[in-house]
Amino acid sequence: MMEVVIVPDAGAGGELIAEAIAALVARKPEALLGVATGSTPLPIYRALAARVSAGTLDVDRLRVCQLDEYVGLPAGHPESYRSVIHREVLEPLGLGLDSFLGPDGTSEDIPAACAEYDAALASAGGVDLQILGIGTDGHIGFNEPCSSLASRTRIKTLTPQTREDNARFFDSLDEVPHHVITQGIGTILEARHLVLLATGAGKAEAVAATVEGPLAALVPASALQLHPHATIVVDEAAAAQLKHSDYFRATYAAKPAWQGL
Ligand SMILES: N[C@@H]1[C@@H](O)[C@H](O)[C@@H](COP(=O)(O)O)O[C@@H]1O
Repeated sequence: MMEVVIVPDAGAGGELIAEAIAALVARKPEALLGVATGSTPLPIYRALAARVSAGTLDVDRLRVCQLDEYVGLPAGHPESYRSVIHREVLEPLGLGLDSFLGPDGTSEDIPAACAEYDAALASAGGVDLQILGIGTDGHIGFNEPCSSLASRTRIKTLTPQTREDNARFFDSLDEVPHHVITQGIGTILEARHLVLLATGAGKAEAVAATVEGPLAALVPASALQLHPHATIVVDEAAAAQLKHSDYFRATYAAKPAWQGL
């Protein structure tokens, strides 16, 4: 089922998801962890890094893979998602590029790079746990509204809203690429466990549409309704428009601890 967990704040969400990743690594040290970029998942990466520094988590065999990427940024651009993941995830966890899988956004042949990435994920054994954020318009990865719910990794064009949302990472709006490579919704749904973190009032509408709205390509994150093991972790502000929040709180409060997320 789609489980909704309401946490007091972003830090608590980060700790909870880090705990689930630690439990995964304990039972499968060579797990493949799918990571998302953006501001929201940073508390997860900080919580993981703190465990590694404290010596309570060993991620030496963990593998990390990328959800999406800009097309056309020069190799090594600090805002390419490959660079961001290197900076925010791999380095703090003490992992090298040999632990990393991602599509090549600088390729001359983008369709081939997309197909190669889908094949690489499959031959790596598939994603064990995929961290997701959500766009204000309900996108996951860079699957913008009206993306096919069966889509594979492919090139997409960003909406003006997403380019504006992401302009804060660039010197100006003009520098935000128009095109991206993203795991398709069908690709994302193949991960064994999907964990979406959403924080802040700006995500409340998208979260309500994802959890309580109809399954619809217009709200790509609503595809999580199709997944047998999807967890939505939200802070109070992002949960504000959920009609069934009392039920979600009661269900989680009564959950046996051994089940984890
Ligand atoms: N491609 C990323 C998404 O993977 C991310 O979920 C979204 C939300 O970002 P933030 O968490 O910064 O709000 O931004 C980008 O569009």
